[in-house]
Amino acid sequence: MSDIYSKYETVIGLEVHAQLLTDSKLFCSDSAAFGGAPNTHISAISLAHPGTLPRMNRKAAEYAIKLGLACHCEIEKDNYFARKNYFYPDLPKGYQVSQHTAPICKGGYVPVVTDAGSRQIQLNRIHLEEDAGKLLHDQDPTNSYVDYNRAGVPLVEIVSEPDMHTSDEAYAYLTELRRLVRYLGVCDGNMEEGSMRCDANISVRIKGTTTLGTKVEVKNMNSIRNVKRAIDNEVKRQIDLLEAGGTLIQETRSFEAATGSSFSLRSKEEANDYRYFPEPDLAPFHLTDEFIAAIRATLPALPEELIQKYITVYGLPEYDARVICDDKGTADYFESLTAVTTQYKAAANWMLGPVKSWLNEHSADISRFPVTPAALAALIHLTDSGKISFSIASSRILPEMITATTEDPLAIATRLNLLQDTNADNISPIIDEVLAKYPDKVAAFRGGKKGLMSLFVGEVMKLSKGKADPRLTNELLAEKLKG
Ligand SMILES: Nc1ncnc2c1ncn2[C@@H]1O[C@H](COP(=O)(O)OP(=O)(O)OP(=O)(O)O)[C@@H](O)[C@H]1O
Ligand SMILES: [Mg+2]
Ligand SMILES: [Mg+2]
Repeated sequence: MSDIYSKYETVIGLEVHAQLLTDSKLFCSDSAAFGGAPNTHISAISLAHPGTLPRMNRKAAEYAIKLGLACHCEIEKDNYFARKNYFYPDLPKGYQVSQHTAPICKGGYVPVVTDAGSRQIQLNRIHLEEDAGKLLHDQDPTNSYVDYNRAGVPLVEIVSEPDMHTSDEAYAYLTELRRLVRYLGVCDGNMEEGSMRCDANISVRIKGTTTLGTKVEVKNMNSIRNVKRAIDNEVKRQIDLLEAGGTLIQETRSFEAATGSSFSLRSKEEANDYRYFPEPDLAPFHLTDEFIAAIRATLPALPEELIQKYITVYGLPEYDARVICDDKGTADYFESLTAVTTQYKAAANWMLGPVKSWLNEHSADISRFPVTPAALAALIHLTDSGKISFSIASSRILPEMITATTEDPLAIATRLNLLQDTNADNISPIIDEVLAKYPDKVAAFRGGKKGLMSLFVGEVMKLSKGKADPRLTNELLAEKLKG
């Protein structure tokens, strides 16, 4: 980066909208499911026809609290909703029911890990609100259509403090947030389908100064990678403009994935005055300590806690622990696996090696892996006892277990005649054959090149088709090479 860019510090605050995985909408029993034929998940309440009354979805509040507790927020006990008034055709009511001054979760943080180290990104709040409908502009050359299925689907808006300073941090923050909502089961975290959406607020300031610069809000990124691209592009645009003597205006811009750049949607002067006021049709709701404690009791182990456990209690390398905890399914599988084997490192090797390869090959997630944790543990024990080698276990036995899921690994190894040979009378002639094949290497070994041992072992393995017991092979080889 040339000097002009390194003079500046980037400041980023993210607003993330996450659709909650409730069956019904936030204020009525219409289905909250994604998709469906247009305007089939609607009723007079979704559309706010006169005389209808909204009713609060308790599950949505539970989910918001779950996320808040996982993010170390303070939970607001006295909650009420507010109307955010604006006119747009995707909004059937002419207002959005949201929480304005009293968000259900306050403060808190999300842990992130980047190449620069570990940090806690501070949150401002998490509040509940309802989603708007969807405008469809691509169905007809002259008309736009509106689908209200999404109108009223519960959302949480997770608002960070302006606490991130690189696009890498923003990337790590979104990745962690997505992992958290998936661990908690409160949102599917799918940015491509729009069930998790992110607006990025970006400003720059001269390094060492503390006042915030003018912020620009960038919208319409449909992946975490595109949020990072949008930030990189916007930071450059702002610095270039300032360096050319220009002045930034507070505005909202739209990101274009095809070019990686953005265009202005509206400036602050055109910003809406939302005329917030308390929603008169919904009673304020009070949360008791018992209710919050009961939700806390349902929290699963969170990824960072599991990672720490795997490193400190199981002695795994951090890399292994992180890969295993990338998604909850894999972590759950590993939890079940380590409940039946204490061979933690071997278990991790199996997860990162053969299991992951199978999942990649089949573009599947772990829920489709046909071998149960108990069966995999049996295979690990069989390998550990020296009855079969890891290479035989992964290349021959595991595929059998995948297709014939009920046969136990020892039975498969016996049936296929793959049990490791621990009989010196069988291994000895193979060793003699190998040593006879490499007289020069034998001489070199005896002359001090001890590293050649692995070559001899490898050759014995090859000739025995992987069945020679490695410990015995090493012993016999050492004996014969003494000369
Ligand atoms: N100068 C700044 N530079 C970067 N980010 C900022 C700056 N000032 C505020 N932010 C961030 O902008 C975001 C503002 O979000 P918030 O939801 O509070 O307001 P909003 O965008 O006006 O509301 P909404 O879009 O929901 O109607 C926060 O994430 C905050 O941290
Ligand atoms: Mg906002
Ligand atoms: Mg905003």
